[in-house]
Amino acid sequence: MGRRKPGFRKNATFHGKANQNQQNGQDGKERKPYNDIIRENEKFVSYYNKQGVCKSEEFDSFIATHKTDLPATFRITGSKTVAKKMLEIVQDQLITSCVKQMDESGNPPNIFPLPWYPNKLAWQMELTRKDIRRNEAYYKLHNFLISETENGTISRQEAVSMIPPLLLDVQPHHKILDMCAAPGSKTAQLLEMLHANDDPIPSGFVIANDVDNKRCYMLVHQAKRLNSPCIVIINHDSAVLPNLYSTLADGSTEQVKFDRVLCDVPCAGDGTMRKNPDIWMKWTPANGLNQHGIQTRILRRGIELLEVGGKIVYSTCSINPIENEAVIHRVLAEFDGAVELVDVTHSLPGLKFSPGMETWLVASRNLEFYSTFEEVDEKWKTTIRPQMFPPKAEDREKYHLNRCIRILPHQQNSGAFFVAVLKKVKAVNAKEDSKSATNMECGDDTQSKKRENEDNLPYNQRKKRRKEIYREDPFVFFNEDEDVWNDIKSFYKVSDSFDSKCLLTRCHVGKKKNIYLTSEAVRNLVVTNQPNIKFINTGVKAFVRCDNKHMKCAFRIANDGLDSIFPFIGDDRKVYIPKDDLITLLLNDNPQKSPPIVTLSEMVQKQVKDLSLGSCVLIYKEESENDKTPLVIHISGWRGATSLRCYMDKHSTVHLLRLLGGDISKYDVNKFQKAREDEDGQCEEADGTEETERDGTETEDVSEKKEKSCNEKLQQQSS
Ligand SMILES: C[S@@+](CC[C@H](N)C(=O)[O-])C[C@H]1O[C@@H](n2cnc3c(N)ncnc32)[C@H](O)[C@@H]1O
Repeated sequence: MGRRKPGFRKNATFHGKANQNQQNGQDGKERKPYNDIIRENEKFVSYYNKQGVCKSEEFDSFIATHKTDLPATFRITGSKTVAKKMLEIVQDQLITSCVKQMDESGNPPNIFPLPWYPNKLAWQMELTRKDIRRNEAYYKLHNFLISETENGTISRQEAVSMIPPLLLDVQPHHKILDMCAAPGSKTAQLLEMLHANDDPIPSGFVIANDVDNKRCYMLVHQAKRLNSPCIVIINHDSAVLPNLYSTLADGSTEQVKFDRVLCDVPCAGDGTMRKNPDIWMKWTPANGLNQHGIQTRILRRGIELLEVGGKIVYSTCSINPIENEAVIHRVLAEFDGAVELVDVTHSLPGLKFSPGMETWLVASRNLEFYSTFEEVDEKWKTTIRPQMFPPKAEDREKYHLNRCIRILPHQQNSGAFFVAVLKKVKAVNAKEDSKSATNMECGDDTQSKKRENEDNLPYNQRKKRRKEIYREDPFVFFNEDEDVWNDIKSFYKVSDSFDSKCLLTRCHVGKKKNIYLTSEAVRNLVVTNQPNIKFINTGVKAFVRCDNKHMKCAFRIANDGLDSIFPFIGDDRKVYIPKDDLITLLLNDNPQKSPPIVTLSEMVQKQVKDLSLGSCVLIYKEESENDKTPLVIHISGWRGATSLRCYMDKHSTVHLLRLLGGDISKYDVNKFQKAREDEDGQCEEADGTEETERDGTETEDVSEKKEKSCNEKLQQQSS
């Protein structure tokens, strides 16, 4: 029986629940149900008509598509071999079962790979999220999307939002900064690219930042699904992001400059109206004007933090040139040849888009259009700034603004999006550095202002203020002689090449609960910058306290960090397991009745015969055909006195059973049928997402609890 979500009325139907969520926003204010929103806004239509965002003969189609709901899309993630296997499952099982389902009711939906996404790893459906959620015919598809998303093997990401990371050309050794990262779908993509070579601990890292503390915990949740020791989550206003330093071998420090920066800035979001129809009701030209200042400051800071030769991607989900080309033009002019627009118009074959605009108008809130600042009415001069105007005709060639990419909804049935790639070709001088970190301009930048005011406070008050808003558990890395390490090292025969100083806990005193692993580069960053940077989270869970009196070590291996530590674990605690046995273990969901060893294959019995009680690693290796890289799965297992079992949360269990071709029917619940069968019509969620390990020994840090509660809210919003 699944958990009932808070606020879920006993007799509510699924439909009722959705309406309730939409009517009451996070702020508790009443919201219009999306169905009741009239998708009209005269100002919007005349503004973009006048701006000439597309050819005049396309304009009606642009507006008409923009008024419809967005089709659902997803991306297959994970290591190369798992992604390949998942692709087979999507092609061979998911599509067939879904299409078959619809054949019965007469209308099979089209499901197809996005032509511009490499290796068919991104898919679009002729269905909206709501269609999938509310239609019984799609319950299997919905269950698939929910459990594989939770497991981290697919990402339900909007198609256009997949573009910026693709254009960043990330390599596993890159130092990457994601300046405005929450909720983190692009961060996840960057991390996957960092791990593209299936290297257990790549040398590069991703720093994911967001100004909103609560949204940082959405990032924690995202990161957790990807199990990377190379991610750091921080909480700053990126327009004034402090410099970060790393410590060199001689003990000196140097400033970290990034190879890649993603600058996916806050924006008016009128490109997302298909997904967020409430924007129709509140759109005015002022929304874009208000964002221009903070967008420029964030991009400027990103360029400063970029290594010479490095690339920065600037993106928005806005159609407005004031938030797009105007920002790009402004920084190109300011940096005076130190950054250039990269021509990426041929980078994603199959993607339909319009080139960046080279000229535009600036409009006041009441739709008075101006082509130069000199024409602007005095009363608008605080919101309309000279830098918002396009380059003069004679300068256009210099900036190549047509190298930017604008995606409009009617071009390939997507959301609208803007993306530009900049390369830093020269160092920028220190004067510009300090200017941008302190310069305040017009615009809706309350966070920057708050932060600046804070920085002007006397030191003691500033410290007190920071303490009030920043309450994270400390990041305590292991010393050379960490008390618990000897036991762990000798129990798991950990190789001497493993650097235990990359392990950390989140408490200074008391019993260590969870032990996390970071890469060396991440450790260096956290240790060097801990006094100045608001670190929210880092590290992947490697060991968990289990205090079982029969085990000679107080910590068992956690699944999350297993792939990272696997190469360092000695052979003694590794058990190779054939497919049928693994399926038997996965199908057992009662830790009190784990499969007896005598019922497993002889191969397994032999291996565990002399294995002492406790945590072990189960290894499944697919028999490989035609030189294909075989699928290899590592699972945290437990050798009991007479039984063997694996630690696995529900979604990962379903995922693995799917990969192995096992029977998932007991998890593939038809929530509609279940609701009907329920005597009082009460419908409990069948797809509970809580990650409890099956023996109940899981322990949580405070930060994990925060993440969980934030994630529940996130799920309620997006469900
Ligand atoms: C467009 S969303 C980012 C979406 C994200 N990149 C993704 O793909 O999931 C913009 C984010 O910027 C954050 N933000 C707004 N102002 C910021 C600032 N000054 N510094 C850092 N983050 C900021 C918001 O909290 C929001 O999470």
